[in-house]
Amino acid sequence: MKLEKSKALFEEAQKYLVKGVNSPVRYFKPYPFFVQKAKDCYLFDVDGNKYIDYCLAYGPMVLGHANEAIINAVKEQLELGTAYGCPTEKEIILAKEVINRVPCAEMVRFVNSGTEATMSAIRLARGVTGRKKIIKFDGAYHGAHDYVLVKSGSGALTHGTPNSPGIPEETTKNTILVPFNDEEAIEKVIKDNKDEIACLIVEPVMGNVGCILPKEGYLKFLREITEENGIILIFDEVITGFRLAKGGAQEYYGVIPDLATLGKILGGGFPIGAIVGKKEIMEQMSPSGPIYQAGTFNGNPVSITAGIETLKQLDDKFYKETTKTAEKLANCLREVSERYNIPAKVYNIASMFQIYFNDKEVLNYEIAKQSDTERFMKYFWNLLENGVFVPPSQFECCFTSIKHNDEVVEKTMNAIEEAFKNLE
Ligand SMILES: Cc1ncc(COP(=O)(O)O)c(C=O)c1O
Ligand SMILES: N[C@H](C=O)CCC(=O)O
Repeated sequence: MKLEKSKALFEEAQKYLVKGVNSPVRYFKPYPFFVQKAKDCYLFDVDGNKYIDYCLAYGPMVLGHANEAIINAVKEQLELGTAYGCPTEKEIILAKEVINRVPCAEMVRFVNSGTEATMSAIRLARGVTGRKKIIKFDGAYHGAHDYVLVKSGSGALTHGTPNSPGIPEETTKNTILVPFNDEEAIEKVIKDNKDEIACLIVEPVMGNVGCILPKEGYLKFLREITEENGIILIFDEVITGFRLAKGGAQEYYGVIPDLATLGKILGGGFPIGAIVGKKEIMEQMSPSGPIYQAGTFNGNPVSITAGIETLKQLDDKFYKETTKTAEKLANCLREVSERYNIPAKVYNIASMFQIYFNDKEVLNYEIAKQSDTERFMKYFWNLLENGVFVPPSQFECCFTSIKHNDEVVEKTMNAIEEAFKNLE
């Protein structure tokens, strides 16, 4: 395939930007294509190639790229100013929308990214409980801050640095790691650290080590054991929020955490994050309480505007259609991998799906890591050559949007067939 201009831009970019990119997941060998524009479910690169996009900027673009209502609302907002350092009515509108949808949300603090949201939620939990330790799952990714970059998923795992150097062991010695979907491991950790654990943070569906679903009853178990032990339960819904259902994974699974973190979809393609939760906990945050949280761009009017326009469009049809599309593609992957006799496991839920080149059921990070990552990258390139872009890692997740219609799905299924023809 023709990627000459991308290659030249990558060579140029490397002189000024670390490995030519601004987030590690965007780099893949030998070099990534450079994007010129995006519309609906398509990405267009500088070399004139058009791709059906299942990366969707790692999740936010569920309405497709350049959604007209969002663009129009944002244009209007741009004329009115882009940052005030003062409160606005739109923040109330979006907060109310979030509270109406997300079961645990009684109050909201808007921030600028998922990373900031989880960092602040953990600080809040520590401040409220007066305890230091936190529980995190192996392979979970909660952003790029120091408390959680241990046995981390996403780009950290893809690039072979799940434990980042530069983080003092004093910082992470209070981060206790446990395997996902394992009740006994949690019971043991809580017993061994009685009255010392501030919070347990979990991605209800693990979307940064592929797509790992919780076993039936597992999230309910986490709710019960944390409640019994005075541990704050944080659902990191940066991926699952507004995706699994209007109220996210907590609505889908009927398990209500104390706090949740949101991002991605909430900003409609603009930077955002949010911490939401029970009033009595949230009010411990500054300035009503002593636990400090702040940001020049918190509640930025442009992101807030895009968020309001996005949530308006997430109706029942949206959930039905995006789920149906992910299901169709997952079934296609199951059928094709079986027909070509390639060991694989495929998982899907709502608008998320992923194939693992692995013959075992993928229940946790250790099993996910045993997947054939070389074969995954062959599959990735074969798809790309056939006009389909999925995230370039076994340890990311694919997403569907409302713009992936039947015709697009048909084209994707043909590309999958072609990709498997040349996969050993
Ligand atoms: C579950 C989860 N939490 C937190 C983050 C961090 O969000 P951000 O990249 O917006 O900082 C991400 C993604 O990056 C995520 O997938
Ligand atoms: N997997 C990450 C988020 O979900 C990818 C985003 C990034 O790190 O750039």
